[in-house]
Amino acid sequence: MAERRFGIGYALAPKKQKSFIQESLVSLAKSRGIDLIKIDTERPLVDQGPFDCVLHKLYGEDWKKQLQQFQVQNPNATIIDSPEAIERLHNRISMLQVVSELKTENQSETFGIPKQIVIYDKETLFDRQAWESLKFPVIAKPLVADGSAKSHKMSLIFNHDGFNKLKPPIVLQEFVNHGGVIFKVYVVGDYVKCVKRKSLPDYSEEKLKGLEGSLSFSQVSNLATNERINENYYEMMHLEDIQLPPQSLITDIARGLRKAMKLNLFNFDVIRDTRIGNRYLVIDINYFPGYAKMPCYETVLTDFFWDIVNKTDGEVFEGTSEEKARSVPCKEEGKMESDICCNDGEEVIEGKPQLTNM
Ligand SMILES: Nc1ncnc2c1ncn2[C@@H]1O[C@H](COP(=O)(O)OP(=O)(O)OP(=O)(O)O)[C@@H](O)[C@H]1O
Ligand SMILES: O=P(O)(O)O[C@H]1[C@H](OP(=O)(O)O)[C@@H](OP(=O)(O)O)[C@@H](O)[C@@H](O)[C@@H]1OP(=O)(O)O
Ligand SMILES: [Mg+2]
Ligand SMILES: [Mg+2]
Repeated sequence: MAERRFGIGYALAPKKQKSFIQESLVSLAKSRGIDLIKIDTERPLVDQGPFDCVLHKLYGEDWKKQLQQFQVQNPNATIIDSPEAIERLHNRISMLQVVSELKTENQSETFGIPKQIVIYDKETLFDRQAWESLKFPVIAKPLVADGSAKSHKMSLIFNHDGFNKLKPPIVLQEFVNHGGVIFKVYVVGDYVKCVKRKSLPDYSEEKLKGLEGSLSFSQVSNLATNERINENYYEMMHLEDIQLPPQSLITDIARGLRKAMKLNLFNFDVIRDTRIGNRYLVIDINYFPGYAKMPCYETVLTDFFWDIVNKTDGEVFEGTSEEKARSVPCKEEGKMESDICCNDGEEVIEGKPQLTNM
């Protein structure tokens, strides 16, 4: 009998398609009976297929309707992930609200989110009462996180003069000193991987005194090596010497988030508060992040696809309480690597932050 093959349709923006749909992923999936098929976004989704699964990161009401129609006509197909569930991540307040609602049994460390407020208009921005509970410096982030370049444009604000150029709606979030390193936690179904990336430097009280207004920056951890500031700071920092957060804490948060958000493909950024040491803060959650930067992404994603099309995990979207830790061969690191591997996470990108005066 001929081998049963499965089709996974993908609908991704050109940039995402280029980074994610690599030949190495396509061929590994193919060898396991899974064909990755590009969805033509110029044509109705319902006219395409058959697909056992649709993988997507597109925005807009029309796309949402198309997915709904497709699901009605193909009730056995799986849509990764539900557009309604993804939408929570398009707003930086609802995005982090879910973290505040999480409960874990971990005793020795605590986690949460930085203190933040949302400002919808200019009047409120200049109303001292609105933000006086926040301590400088603060980061101003666009409220909307819709994948546009604009939604990644942030400012570090050192005093109230720095508010002048801000354009609400924005979230004002306290900047927390964290030793210049962030932990990016990639989630793919029940798989969790934590890696280190360079982040913004700490600000001492002393340093703050000499600063005026604000500094703007964008996509700190994605910058190329030739984009850099404060050379000494980054030359002095050795990511390999920095300890990862405890694996149990990271997996608890990852699984809690997955279950609460009903999402399978996301990552979240975590910082360690240097004042407290065992306090961790989640500062950002992204849908369908840059998985190709994650070690062994082909194997991890192919395993995930296989589980979905074979429906090995009845609760693949909502998470299970007893998720299994499997082992996958990791070609990049030339060794077997545990699926739930947070202790050996390492820097995978040589990004260096760039700050520009506003
Ligand atoms: N509250 C905070 N305290 C300290 N540093 C922060 C804080 N919030 C953000 N940062 C720094 O700013 C960077 C960008 O912030 P954030 O991750 O929210 O933006 P983003 O554009 O959504 O990023 P991504 O590219 O991961 O989607 C973080 O990676 C971190 O270096
Ligand atoms: O490719 P996309 O446009 O989806 O960009 C995403 C980017 O992945 P990339 O590395 O493939 O650029 C992600 O990087 P990592 O967190 O993994 O470092 C992260 O910055 C997301 O926030 C971006 O999604 P957006 O917020 O813009 O929707
Ligand atoms: Mg981020
Ligand atoms: Mg983000």
